[in-house]
Amino acid sequence: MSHHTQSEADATTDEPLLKARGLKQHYPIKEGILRRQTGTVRAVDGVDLDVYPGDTHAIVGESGCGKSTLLETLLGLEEPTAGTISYDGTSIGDLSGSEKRALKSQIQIVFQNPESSLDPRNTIGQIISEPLHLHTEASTQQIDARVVSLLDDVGLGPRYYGRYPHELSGGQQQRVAIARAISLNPSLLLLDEPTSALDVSVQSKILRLLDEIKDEYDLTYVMVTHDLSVVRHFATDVSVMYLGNVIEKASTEALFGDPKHPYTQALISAVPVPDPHHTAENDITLPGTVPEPSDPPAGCRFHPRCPIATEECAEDFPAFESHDRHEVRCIRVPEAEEIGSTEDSAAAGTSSTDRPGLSAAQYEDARQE
Ligand SMILES: Nc1ncnc2c1ncn2[C@@H]1O[C@H](COP(=O)(O)OP(=O)(O)OP(=O)(O)O)[C@@H](O)[C@H]1O
Repeated sequence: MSHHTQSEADATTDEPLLKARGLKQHYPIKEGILRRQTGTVRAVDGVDLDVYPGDTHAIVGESGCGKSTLLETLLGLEEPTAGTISYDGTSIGDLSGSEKRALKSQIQIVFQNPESSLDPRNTIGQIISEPLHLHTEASTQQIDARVVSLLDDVGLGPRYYGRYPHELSGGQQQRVAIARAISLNPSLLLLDEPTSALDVSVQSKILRLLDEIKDEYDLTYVMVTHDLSVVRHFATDVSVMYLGNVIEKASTEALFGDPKHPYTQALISAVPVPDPHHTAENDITLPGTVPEPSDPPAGCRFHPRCPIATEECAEDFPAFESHDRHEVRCIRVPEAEEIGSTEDSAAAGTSSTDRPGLSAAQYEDARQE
C-alpha cells in the first residue's frame, strides 16, 4: 500500500526524490565444499543519501568502495541487507508488487559498457522498443514512431533503426542505451560510469547529450564515477565513498573548493589540475591500499591511511557533522582547517571556469582548449 499522503505530496519541493537511510548491502563469503559462511563483504555499509529533483548527484570513490553495489541496490536489482530507500516520499519497502513494477519505469540505469548491455541479436529498434512493449499499451505503430523520435533525441537518425549493436561505435551504442533508458519517461536515471569505457573525445559528447536530455526529459541523475574531472564539470552534488560508506557530501562547488575530509583532499589532489600555481608540493600522497571490505578497520575506516589520524580515530566511526549543508564524517576536520594545509589546493579548485553544473558543451570546449 502506498503511504504517499496528501501532506507529503504538498511538501514535494523540499523532499528528496530519492532518499536512502542506513543502506547496507552485505555479501556472504562462502568457502569449502560445505560452502560454510566464513565472512561478510560489507560492500555498502550504512549509506545515507538525499537526491533532490533536478540534481546530478555524483558518487565518487576508488575502485571497490561499493559504488556499483550502491547503484544496483538503489535500482532495486538487489534487496538491501538493511536500511530503507524512499522514492518521492514513499518507502519502496512498503509498496505492493504492482506499485513496485510501476516504480521500475521511473528509475532506469545506463551501464558503463554499452556493448555488454545491448543484446547483440536484436536490432536497435527492437532494443529501444522493448521497454515500451513490456510496460505500455501502445500499438506497434505508436511504438515505432516513439523509437524514431527517441533515436532523434539521442542524436541518431532513423537509419539506425534496423542496425545491430556491433555495427555501431561505442559512443553510438551508449546513445542507444540512453534512448532505451529514457523510453518510458523516467524521472531518475542512474548512470554507472557512463563514459569511462569510451574514447575521451566521445566522452564529452555523451556528457553533452546527457546534459541536453536532462533538461528535455526533466531528469534527475545519480552518477557513479571515479573520474573527478567529470564530476567537477557535470555534477551539482557529490557524495564521496570510502569502504562502503559515504564520508563526505556537499555541493560540487563546496566539495572541490573546500574539501574537508582528508580522504577527499587526497582524491582531489590526485587529479591533474591545469593551474600554473599548482605544484607537486600541494599533492597529498596516500600510504597503503584500501583495506578489504570483508575486514574493515575499527573506528574511522580511513584512519590507517590518514595523514592526520590520532588514536581517537581508531575508536568510533564518526557521525556526520554538518558545516552549512557540507557534511563530513571526520573528528579531525576542525583542527585540520586550523592547520590551513588545504587552503592552497582549495583556492586552486575554484577558478571561475570550474563551476559545478557547467554544461557539457562548455566542458567539451574546456577540454579541447
Ligand atoms: N555479488 C557479490 N558478492 C560478493 N562480493 C561482491 C559482490 N558484488 C560486489 N562485491 C564486492 O563488494 C565490494 C564493492 O564492489 P563494487 O563493485 O560495488 O565497488 P565499486 O566501487 O563499484 O568498484 P568498481 O569501480 O571497481 O566497480 C568489492 O570488494 C567487491 O568485490
